[in-house]
Amino acid sequence: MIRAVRISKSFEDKLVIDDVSVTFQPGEINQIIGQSGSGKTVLLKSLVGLYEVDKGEIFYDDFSFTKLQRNEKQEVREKIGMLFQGSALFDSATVIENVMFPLEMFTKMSKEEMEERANFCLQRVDIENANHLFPSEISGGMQKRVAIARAIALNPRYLFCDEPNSGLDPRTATVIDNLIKEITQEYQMTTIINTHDMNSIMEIGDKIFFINEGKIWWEGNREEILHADNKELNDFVFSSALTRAVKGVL
Ligand SMILES: Nc1ncnc2c1ncn2[C@@H]1O[C@H](COP(=O)(O)OP(=O)(O)OP(=O)(O)O)[C@@H](O)[C@H]1O
Repeated sequence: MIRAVRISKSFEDKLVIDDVSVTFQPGEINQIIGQSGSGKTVLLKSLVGLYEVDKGEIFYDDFSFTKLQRNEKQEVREKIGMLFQGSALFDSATVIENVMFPLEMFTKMSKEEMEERANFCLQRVDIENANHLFPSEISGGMQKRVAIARAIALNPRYLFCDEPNSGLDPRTATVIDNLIKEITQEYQMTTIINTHDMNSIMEIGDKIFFINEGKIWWEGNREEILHADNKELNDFVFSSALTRAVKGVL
């Protein structure tokens, strides 16, 4: 579980996160949605400690992350898997080297142990016979899977994803979404995803948080989102022809 209690974050005099309290439960898909510039990435980065909040407190399970010393925060970060936009694989490293990278950084495993763990993670995301290829030699969907394999290499308790299926065709995006959901349930991770993708919300969203003007404006599940009585949320959700058409047949 990850819990924020009354956190705020400003850049100079611009208030981006405004007194937000929110709880993300393990084993389910927590999605943060909102317009471009509404503060989703700043919220995610504040939760992992990449930005220090100005006010409020963040808890990981039962301890205060905010009150930890820098080296103690590093220990928590080793339990966090991150999936950044655009995969962020190392172009000059092979598939297996990419997955072994966090193991080299944060464990004392032998080379054989690292290879075994990396192979296990690659098989988990259905990648085989690609260990020695470079990211430029595999498709975008495969790159995402390798990034997921790398994100789970250290067996994380928490998984943060910033637009994990951006740039993918709808079918591949669904495969990636379902993989993240399966892994979340399997390892009972606390998974938080930033997304713009309504299809992803309808496919895997267990708990959805709509952020607007730096506040959690609405929260609910995917059944509720299409019927919510909230103007700003409705303007966001029904901004596309597809979602308006879906609403029309409900
Ligand atoms: N490091 C920073 N310094 C100053 N302002 C920042 C910084 N990071 C973000 N901001 C501002 O905070 C606001 C929210 O940005 P954020 O990146 O969280 O939006 P977002 O909801 O993730 O948008 P998008 O969906 O386009 O990625 C924006 O106005 C942005 O300019």
